[in-house]
Amino acid sequence: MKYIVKAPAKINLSLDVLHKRDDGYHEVEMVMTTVDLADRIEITEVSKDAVFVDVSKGIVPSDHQNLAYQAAMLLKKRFGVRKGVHLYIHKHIPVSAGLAGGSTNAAATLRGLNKLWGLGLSIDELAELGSEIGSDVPFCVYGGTALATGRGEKIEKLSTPPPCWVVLAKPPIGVSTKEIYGNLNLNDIAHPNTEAVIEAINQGDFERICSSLGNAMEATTFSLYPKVDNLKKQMENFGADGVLMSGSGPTVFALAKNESRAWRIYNGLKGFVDQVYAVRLLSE
Ligand SMILES: C[C@@](CO)(OP(=O)(O)O)[C@H](O)COP(=O)(O)OP(=O)(O)OC[C@H]1O[C@@H](n2ccc(N)nc2=O)[C@H](O)[C@@H]1O
Ligand SMILES: Nc1ncnc2c1ncn2[C@@H]1O[C@H](COP(=O)(O)OP(=O)(O)O)[C@@H](O)[C@H]1O
Repeated sequence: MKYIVKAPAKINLSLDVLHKRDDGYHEVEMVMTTVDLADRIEITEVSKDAVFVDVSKGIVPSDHQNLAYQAAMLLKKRFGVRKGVHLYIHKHIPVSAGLAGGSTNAAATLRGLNKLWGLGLSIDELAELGSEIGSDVPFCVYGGTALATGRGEKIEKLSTPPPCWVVLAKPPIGVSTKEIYGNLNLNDIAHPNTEAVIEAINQGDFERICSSLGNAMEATTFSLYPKVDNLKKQMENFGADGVLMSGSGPTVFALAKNESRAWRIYNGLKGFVDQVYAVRLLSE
């Protein structure tokens, strides 16, 4: 038996960091949405009682560090599954990019194996399990558009934003999420207006979504990696309706209502960065 599951990337339309908690994590408030830039995971049953992972891109670990491997092992151990599986990850999402590539692989593996192994777990139960793997995994289990609070694992679904194009550009650097959280200056942080983003989504007001975009991590990533700041300025100059860094970076995304504008931004950026994608928001 073989399953193919789709694992889409996320972007943060708003990302606020409120304070550092006693457990070392930061309390956040984020509006997240999925985009149609996705990895594909081929899940194949094997006779040996073990989990095997292969990835189409060499830079991603294929051992116990792989979040999809961790997801499969979590299900096996928690539910006493004595079956084996091979996961082949076709990687399309840039790595260490602020797009939750690893988290979405873990989420897709949870969803896929729930079906393959007939575990009968609800989406809420899968999200709860996912929070043991990483803060962004629960959102990736649900997909769509949501408000994420706590350390990112508490999810409230939001309505679907108006359709638009998303042009993503990743400069040739990898940014560690831990490094950016660790370097935040919490006494001097530019808090975004998350409430305005949620209201704009509820009203289907694309212009207001664009004017309310905000990410409290931008200043820290920009000061450590000025290239990301330059990239954002370039994208603004190419005529995007709204531009923001996703997560801890370094990917910057531009929103564009119409297709011709999206391709104009895409073509302009292609001269400067290799990894550029023009995709749609995914409504689920
Ligand atoms: C910043 C965000 C925004 O969506 O995304 P990325 O830039 O990674 O895509 C997330 O908060 C990333 O979530 P995720 O990548 O799942 O983080 P985890 O694996 O849980 O944690 C990695 C490390 O980041 C720090 N961390 C993470 C989440 C959080 N709310 N506070 C933290 O301080 C901790 O130091 C932790 O050890
Ligand atoms: N399935 C996976 N896909 C991508 N990265 C993975 C995966 N499993 C583990 N990782 C590791 O997770 C780290 C963060 O990668 P990624 O999830 O792409 O970052 P981000 O959350 O910033 O988008 C990298 O060091 C990578 O090696």
